[in-house]
Amino acid sequence: MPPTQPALPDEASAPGSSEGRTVLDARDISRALSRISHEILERNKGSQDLVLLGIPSRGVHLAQRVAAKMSEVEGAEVPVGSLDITMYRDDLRMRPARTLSPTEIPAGGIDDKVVVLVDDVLYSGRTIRSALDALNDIGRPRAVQLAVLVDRGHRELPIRADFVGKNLPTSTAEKVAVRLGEYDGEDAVTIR
Ligand SMILES: O=P(O)(O)OC[C@H]1O[C@H](OP(=O)(O)OP(=O)(O)O)[C@H](O)[C@@H]1O
Ligand SMILES: O=c1cc[nH]c(=O)[nH]1
Repeated sequence: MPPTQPALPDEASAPGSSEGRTVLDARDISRALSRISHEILERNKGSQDLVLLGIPSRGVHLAQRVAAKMSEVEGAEVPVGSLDITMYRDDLRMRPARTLSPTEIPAGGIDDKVVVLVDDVLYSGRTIRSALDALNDIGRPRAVQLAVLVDRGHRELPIRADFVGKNLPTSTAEKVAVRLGEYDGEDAVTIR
């Protein structure tokens, strides 16, 4: 792991605000999701047997956007659902009170499918570890891949993303916030 460092000056595309500096705006996010969609299709030679599962909350909206872009390219619907990882977290004992989100697995399930997990930020990797445990209770995919809008580094587990919208060098003191129109009223990635 390289030494931590603050985001590079040219990462900032807007002045700071109470939400922090904007590092991706709506068009950047759209372009990154388009690229990820194409990369997923290229890696998997099309959309057959693909299932996209977003991790609530924002990962679900990102998965829906990626699925829509893939459907435009392929001319076929790509199944998309959501995977709640709450009860699989490794810090449940420390913070037992949690709000659950729905897990919705598309018709056809995940057995023998290629499941692409979709999340907004990849940081320690603990959310994705939880997601792998959650999947294990649902079925046995042929393969599991990971797409994230932002990889900010600082992994604590041997987990990496297959598809990354933006690698964002950060210090551990910083916080990356992804905002999406469906959930937050606007699209932006900020760092503060
Ligand atoms: O790699 P990790 O260290 O697990 O961090 C990444 C996770 O952190 C955030 O979720 P958070 O638990 O903050 O909840 P949120 O989705 O409601 O923001 C983010 O949405 C990722 O799911
Ligand atoms: O900076 C961070 C770290 C974890 N999860 C986030 O959404 N942002």
